[in-house]
Amino acid sequence: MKTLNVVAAIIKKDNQILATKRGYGEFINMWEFPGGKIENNETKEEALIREIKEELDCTIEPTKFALDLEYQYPTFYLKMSCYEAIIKEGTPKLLEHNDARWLTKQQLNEVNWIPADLQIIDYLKETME
Ligand SMILES: Nc1nc2c([nH]c(=O)n2[C@H]2C[C@H](O)[C@@H](COP(=O)(O)OP(=O)(O)OP(=O)(O)O)O2)c(=O)[nH]1
Repeated sequence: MKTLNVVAAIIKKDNQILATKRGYGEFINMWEFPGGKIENNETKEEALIREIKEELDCTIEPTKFALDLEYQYPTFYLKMSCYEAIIKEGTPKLLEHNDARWLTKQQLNEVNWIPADLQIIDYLKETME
């Protein structure tokens, strides 16, 4: 079974986090944290900055390591490192997603998360104001 090494950004602004809705593929119309697969010869932070530029056309700064999670999907094993981040330049544009929402702690349950991301939601319920 293949293992995917992925990074995800918990982009924060004014006590809200940015959730994005997948526009294609196996998890279409489920909500996630923007990010993607780490490529050879890049650090996790570099992968995160590159993916957010590709997906949302803005530049982020990772500010804090949040959590590592693992999840067994039917066809692959996911290892995902999650970082809190802020937007340094630009405003998010949906180049690959079909929707986005800024969610408060109280709104975290309002969207249908990709299964593995419930571990991130637990982390946010403990850490968000
Ligand atoms: N980006 C992202 N991927 C997630 C999350 N939760 C989760 O289970 N995944 C899974 C779904 C995907 O199978 C995998 C990430 O792949 P991806 O499709 O985003 O990566 P990518 O942009 O490098 O890939 P590609 O579409 O260019 O093939 O991780 C999440 O919060 N964000």
